[in-house]
Amino acid sequence: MSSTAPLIIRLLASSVSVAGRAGKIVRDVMSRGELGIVEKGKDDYQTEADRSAQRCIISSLSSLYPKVNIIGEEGNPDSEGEIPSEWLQIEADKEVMLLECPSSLQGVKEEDIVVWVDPLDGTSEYTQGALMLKRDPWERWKMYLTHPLISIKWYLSLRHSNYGFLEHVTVLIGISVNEKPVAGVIHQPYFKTMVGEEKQMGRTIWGLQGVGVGGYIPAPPPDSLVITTTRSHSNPVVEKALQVMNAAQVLRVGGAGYKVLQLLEGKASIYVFASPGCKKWDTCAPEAVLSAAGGKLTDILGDFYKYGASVTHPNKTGVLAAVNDELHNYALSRIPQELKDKLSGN
Ligand SMILES: Nc1ncnc2c1ncn2[C@@H]1O[C@H](COP(=O)(O)O)[C@@H](O)[C@H]1OP(=O)(O)O
Ligand SMILES: [Mg+2]
Ligand SMILES: [Mg+2]
Ligand SMILES: [Mg+2]
Repeated sequence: MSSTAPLIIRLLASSVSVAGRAGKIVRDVMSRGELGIVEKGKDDYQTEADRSAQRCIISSLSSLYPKVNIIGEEGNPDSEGEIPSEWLQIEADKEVMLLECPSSLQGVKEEDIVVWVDPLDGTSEYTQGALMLKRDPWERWKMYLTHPLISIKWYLSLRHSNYGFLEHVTVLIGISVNEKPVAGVIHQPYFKTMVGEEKQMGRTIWGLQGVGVGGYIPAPPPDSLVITTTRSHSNPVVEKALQVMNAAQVLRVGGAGYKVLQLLEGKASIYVFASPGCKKWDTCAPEAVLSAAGGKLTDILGDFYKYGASVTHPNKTGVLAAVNDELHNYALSRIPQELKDKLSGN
């Protein structure tokens, strides 16, 4: 790796590369079929893929950037000993290495940076996707019986002919400087593309403040108002915030990363989630990529979250994101004061 490139460029290039490696781990755990689901709290689960992908990302990045503060969703993997050597990713993405660093980020030092890692965003969708991949009905039933996330009603309506919700799964690495997300990576392990005759799995989207975005084809927002929101963490307040938007369509999908991808690709124009469920690792990378593409991500009061090392992790006042300022202002103006008060605890 060229040591002459500015730190932010090197760190982003390493993050692009390690996110792809983590995505392979996510697919490998699924192929083996032993998800090792652990319940962390209400509606809050962790699998072997979340744990292993995080160890791969944090070990790799901290071996290259020892003074950068890296915070991951799944706690501190150092306590779990050495990682397999093939998980250590030290190569940086060659194309990202060629980017020109904006002057405002040229002098950034390791000590100024906090990296927020969500090794697997959309864990609900990942575990439900696992069930869909089981083609043998007896195997599927056995897995269902040990599956804490799925109701019998949902199970009976299951269609197992495609990847289902697995496309909603992303690996998120967000880079913040002085509390602000300045660069980010959204890797989608189950995105399929055909390269000639061959199927290729996974794609990596990146964004850098003052430079732009890469890894996907940007598209303008839809003509009518399409909102994207949660499919697995709804409640009456979340629903109220959707009703007031007057949308032509509401898409219910998993993961903060995937919802921001829908904004970037012109499938939706606003992302609304009036609930405290998301945390800093869910929004740091998506905010960085979205703002590099001209969009905006805040809480539902319209305030930016801060991403310094000492902030509290929950995004208590929800998420409101849009493809541009105009749509963000519109969405903000529709949220009733009563709902804002409820989330902010007034
Ligand atoms: N109540 C919650 N408990 C735990 N995580 C949540 C909750 N609500 C949202 N999240 C996190 O935010 C992401 C986006 O939420 P949603 O899909 O409901 O819109 C989820 O995939 C999950 O991240 P993760 O899957 O990494 O644990
Ligand atoms: Mg989680
Ligand atoms: Mg998440
Ligand atoms: Mg996660």
